[in-house]
Amino acid sequence: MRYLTAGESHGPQLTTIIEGLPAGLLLASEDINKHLTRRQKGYGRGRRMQIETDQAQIQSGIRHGKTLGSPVALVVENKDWKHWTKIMGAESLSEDEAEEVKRKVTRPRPGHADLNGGIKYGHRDMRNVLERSSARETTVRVAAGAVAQKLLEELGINVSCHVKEIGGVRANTDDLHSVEEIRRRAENSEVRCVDPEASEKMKEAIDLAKKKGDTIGGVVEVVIEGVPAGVGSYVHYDRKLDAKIAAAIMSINAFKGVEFGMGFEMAKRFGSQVHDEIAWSEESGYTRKTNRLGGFEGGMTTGMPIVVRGVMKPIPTLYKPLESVDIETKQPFTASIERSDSCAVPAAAVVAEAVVAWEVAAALVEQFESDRMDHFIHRINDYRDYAKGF
Ligand SMILES: Cc1cc2nc3c(=O)[nH]c(=O)nc-3n(C[C@H](O)[C@H](O)[C@H](O)COP(=O)(O)O)c2cc1C
Ligand SMILES: C=C(O[C@@H]1CC(C(=O)O)=C[C@@H](OP(=O)(O)O)[C@H]1O)C(=O)O
Repeated sequence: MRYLTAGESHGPQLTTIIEGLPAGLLLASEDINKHLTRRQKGYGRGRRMQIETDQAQIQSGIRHGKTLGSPVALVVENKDWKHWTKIMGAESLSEDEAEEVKRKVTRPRPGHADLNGGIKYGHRDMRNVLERSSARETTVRVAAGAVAQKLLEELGINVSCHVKEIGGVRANTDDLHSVEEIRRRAENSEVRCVDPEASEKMKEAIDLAKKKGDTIGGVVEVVIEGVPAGVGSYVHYDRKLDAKIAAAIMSINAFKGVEFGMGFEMAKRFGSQVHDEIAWSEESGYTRKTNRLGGFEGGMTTGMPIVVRGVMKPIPTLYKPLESVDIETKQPFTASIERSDSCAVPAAAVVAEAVVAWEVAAALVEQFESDRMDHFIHRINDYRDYAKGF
């Protein structure tokens, strides 16, 4: 299974094409739109989110509510496009017209793709870089992830996300017991945090950063329950599922680190305090007494919940601007700002959920390959029985 995305931040629309989905998966627009709405929420976002109401239009691959086995194309309109039709138009302009309408960017923003992308592609108008490097693209990644989540649901696999930390405020998650509970509690918080006390403190931290003309980042966690043991592989570097998930998290704009289970804390512990002891019972088959490794050994799932976290750096566009250089004059300047998020960690958690769900669904489709959803479900259930008695 694979997907591509296309679209600029202020262009007419974003598109994703998903290929390799089994036929017969029940899929309605609402299954996708509910996740698009979740991504738009979150304390700390800027004015752009008040303009957009993200909704997926199903363009192909689905008929009467079921996938056909052919490519699924999904489109999300940019409502902001109407303010940018001339600036972002595809037709060529005369030089005079171009000067007038292009909103040329010659001042690269520190922390963005502007300067490196300009150098790489030879774009002296760095709008040609920022339009595609913008996290607006994560809208359709969430759409693709929503389709993956629908497939996982059919297999009894549940995915959730929550915000673990914002601006140094950490959530207490000691009393979390299930994906269901994470979902319920995180959805009730404006910062997608399961700890109500920490939620309030996170909001205060966002307010303070905003007041100072600054931004803050944080840590998000994705938890997936119900994946059988042995998904992924140890035989080759590019078949390790934990590595694919890590790459997917790192591919989200502004993400700078990934950890599984106990994560970087492992560096401080003895092996006896890190590895998870193995147990077996008639009812559950093989389990682990703890889940400190976060559901992976040897690039394969252990059957325990997958627990992965990613760290998001503070948003680079600051109202208290940083210094940069104008590429035309080579003179220093401090950037001027129109609008930006001050914290997008709650939104990014939904993106992380989507990209991890995608990797798990793609690994299952690869391993239990079938063109039909009913056969696919049978194969996985047979495998579950086999693994239990192994
Ligand atoms: C959901 C989301 C919203 C974002 N919103 C903004 C924003 O409003 N302003 C901004 O400067 N960066 C924003 N970013 C971060 C930039 O897109 C990102 O830092 C930039 O593309 C450079 O990529 P890198 O940080 O991965 O190196 C956002 C990221 C995410 C995931
Ligand atoms: C549009 C989204 O996020 C955008 C991501 C983004 C960036 O630089 O990454 C910059 C801002 O865009 P704009 O300059 O148009 O306000 C955010 O609003 C979105 O999440 O849907």
